[in-house]
Amino acid sequence: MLELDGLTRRFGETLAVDDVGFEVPRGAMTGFVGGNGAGKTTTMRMIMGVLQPSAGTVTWKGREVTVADRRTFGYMPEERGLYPKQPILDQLVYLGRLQGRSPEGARRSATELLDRFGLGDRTADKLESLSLGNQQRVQVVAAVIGGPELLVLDEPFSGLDPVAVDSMVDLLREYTSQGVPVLFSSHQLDLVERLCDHLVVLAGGRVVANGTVDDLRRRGRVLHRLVAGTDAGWVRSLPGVHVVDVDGPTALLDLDRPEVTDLVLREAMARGSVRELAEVVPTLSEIYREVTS
Ligand SMILES: Nc1ncnc2c1ncn2[C@@H]1O[C@H](COP(=O)(O)OP(=O)(O)OP(=O)(O)O)[C@@H](O)[C@H]1O
Repeated sequence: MLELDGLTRRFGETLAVDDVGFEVPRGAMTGFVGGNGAGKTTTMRMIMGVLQPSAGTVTWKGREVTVADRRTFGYMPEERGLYPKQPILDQLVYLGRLQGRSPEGARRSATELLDRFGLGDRTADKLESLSLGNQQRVQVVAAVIGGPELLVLDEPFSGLDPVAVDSMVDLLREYTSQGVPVLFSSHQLDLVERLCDHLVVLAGGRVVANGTVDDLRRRGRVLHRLVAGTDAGWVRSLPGVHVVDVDGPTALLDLDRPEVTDLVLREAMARGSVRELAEVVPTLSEIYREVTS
C-alpha cells in the first residue's frame, strides 16, 4: 500500500499541494480527480520523487519510500516520457532493462503488449509517426514494461478512443487483480465512476473527498422520484417533503427522513395509482460538483 501523509508543495507563493493525505490500497484502482490546477500532477510527481515535497511523507509498504522502491513503480508522466524520434520497440526494451528486465524478457513483454494494443506491426516505427492515441498506448506500455509493483498514471485515458479505453481498462484490471495498487488521474468522471474502487477528490491543493465511490454517493444528497398517476402538485403540502421539481405526474423530492417515503406512498395511493417511487442516487459528477464548489 502507498500512503501519503501531510504532503505539501509550494512554488514560491503558490501552495500547489496542501497537507494531502490518502492511501492507495493494494489491488484497487484509485481515481484521482480535481479541476485544472488542483494539484494532481504535483502530487504524483512527489510520489515518484521527480519533485521534492516542501513537507510530508510518502510511505510504501509501511516505510518511507526509497529510490530503489521507486524503480519498481510504473509511471506515466503528464509530459509523457518517450523520445518521439526513436523506434518504439527499442525504447521499450531499453526502459524494461533499466527496470531490471533481461533483454529477451523486455523484448517479449514489449512485443506482447504492443500486439495487444494493435501496434504489433509498428514496433520499428518512430513514436512520432503514430497518431496521438497510439502514442498514448505506447506510453502506457512504457509504464508497465518493468512489471511494476505500483502504477501511477497521469491522465492515461485522455485522447483515447473507446476501444483503446477498453484495452487500457482490461490491462489495468490485470494489474489490480495481481494486487498492484493503481493511482490514475482523470477528468473523465464517467470513466472514473465505472472503473474505480476508490476515489480521491482534490480542490485547491487539498483533499475534499476520499472514499469508495459508494461511500461518497451515500454521503451525497439522495433524492426520491415519484411518478404518480395524475398531477403530483399535492406533494408540496406534505410535511417533511421539500419539492425540488414537479412536472405533471413526476416529482423530484428531498425527504427529511427515510420514514417520509411511507407518507408519500400512502398519500399517492390514496389519490390514485403510483407508477414509481424510487431513490435517485447522485452521480459522481453531481457529488464532484458538490464537494468542489
Ligand atoms: N513547476 C511549477 N512551478 C510553479 N508552479 C507550478 C509548477 N507546477 C505546478 N505549479 C502550480 O501548482 C498548481 C497545481 O498544478 P498541477 O499541475 O499539480 O495541477 P493538476 O491538478 O495536475 O492540473 P491539470 O488537471 O490542469 O493537469 C497550479 O497552480 C500550477 O500552476
